[in-house]
Amino acid sequence: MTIIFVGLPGSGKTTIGRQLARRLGVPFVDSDHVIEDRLGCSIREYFAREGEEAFRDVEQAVLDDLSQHHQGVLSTGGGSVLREANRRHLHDRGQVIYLRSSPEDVYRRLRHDTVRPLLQVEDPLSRLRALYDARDPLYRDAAHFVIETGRPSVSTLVNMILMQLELAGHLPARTQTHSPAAS
Ligand SMILES: Nc1ncnc2c1ncn2[C@@H]1O[C@H](COP(=O)(O)OP(=O)(O)O)[C@@H](O)[C@H]1O
Ligand SMILES: O=C(O)C1=C[C@@H](OP(=O)(O)O)[C@@H](O)[C@H](O)C1
Ligand SMILES: [Mg+2]
Repeated sequence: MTIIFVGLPGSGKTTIGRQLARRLGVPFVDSDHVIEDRLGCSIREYFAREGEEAFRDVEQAVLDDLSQHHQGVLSTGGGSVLREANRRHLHDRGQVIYLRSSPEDVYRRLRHDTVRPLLQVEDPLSRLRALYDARDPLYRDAAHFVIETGRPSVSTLVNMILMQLELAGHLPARTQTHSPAAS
């Protein structure tokens, strides 16, 4: 079983993925963390030095590897769906959940962010709107489920996702979910 999160930067992939893995008692991995380990530097530094295409090549190799070998929860970076091969690999190898967030919600969460290279621009909200328009169809193409984020808290969203997966028969019957207080 591999549950994979896709969505805009700031949609909550890393935060929700980690909590869902904890509730399910399964391993969690974030492809951006694996990429940074492999590069030996931050994604921001690598973007600045080598450019976006070089980053996408590393990202594609890491996603190919993790989508085949990781069992548990996999959170991806916001651009994971840009390449057709990535969308196909993610869709065919896991249950893909698109965390849909509006550009405005994401802007509210990330307005003080200094880590995400694509948002280090004069007008990050316009950039997020453009990213949303270009990527929303790609996230939907890769996904099996769409979860609306926005008002609900992270723990509410995790509960909604557990219910969706259970209803769709993607949680083993014996899976014991741990309550947040107990984990
Ligand atoms: N549903 C939510 N409600 C409030 N804050 C959230 C929610 N989801 C994520 N956040 C916050 O938004 C920020 C970005 O979340 P993160 O998990 O890093 O997003 P992503 O990995 O998709 O870029 C974090 O500070 C996180 O705590
Ligand atoms: O949207 C993007 O293209 C990117 C999103 C980032 O991940 P998050 O979505 O976790 O911020 C990271 O992979 C890189 O900065 C590129
Ligand atoms: Mg992330």
